[in-house]
Amino acid sequence: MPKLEAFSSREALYDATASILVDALTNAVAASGRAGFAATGGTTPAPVYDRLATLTAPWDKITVTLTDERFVPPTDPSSNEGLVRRHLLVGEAAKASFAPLYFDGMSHADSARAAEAGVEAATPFGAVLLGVGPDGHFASLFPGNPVLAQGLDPQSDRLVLDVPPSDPAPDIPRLSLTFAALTRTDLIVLLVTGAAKKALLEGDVDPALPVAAILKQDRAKVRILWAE
Ligand SMILES: O=C1O[C@H](COP(=O)(O)O)[C@@H](O)[C@H](O)[C@H]1O
Repeated sequence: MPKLEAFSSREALYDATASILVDALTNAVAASGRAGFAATGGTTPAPVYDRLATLTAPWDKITVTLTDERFVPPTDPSSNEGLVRRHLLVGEAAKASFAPLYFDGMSHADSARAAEAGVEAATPFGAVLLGVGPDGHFASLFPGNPVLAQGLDPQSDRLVLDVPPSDPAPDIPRLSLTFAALTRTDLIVLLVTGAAKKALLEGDVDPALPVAAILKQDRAKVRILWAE
């Protein structure tokens, strides 16, 4: 199991995360001529994206996509695409390509299917940035959800799933990269803050939590970066 790396402040955590990501993406471009970056959504990563956007990187050779998305247009305040467009794809980083998960005018299922080509083209990812929910979900793979088993199947040929609402979460339809897609990388960074998430990820992690699949796999190195 990866050890949690603790930072003395959130500012230090955000600085270190941006630096680790830009190094991984730059090295991937040097090795392969291009790199994909799967970016998480939620409430935690915006300050990391603000920092990343100011760092020197071969942005024109990088394709950014999302670990998951609400099935809403980018203008919706809860859209992860909107978050990434406002905080990461600005300045020099606006030269990066973007592969969306949400497609306007398509059904939920068709949007997931349509997203697969862009995600496929962005793999293998130079880096994947994941968050973790208090219920142990990562991306939009939630405990008790009807598509959880399919999403966690290491042999799945699906890269993107349409995730239905379930009780207690998510409350609206989502789109999520699968475990099979998210582990097409050498580096997964888990960005976490607060005591509750620390407790979730330290020691004997409950194997029933979706995030346990990420912690126990051996396809990609995992770094857990944390601050209070
Ligand atoms: O719903 C989501 O939640 C997780 C965790 O987000 P946070 O708000 O606790 O930082 C996130 O990783 C995921 O991308 C997002 O859609």
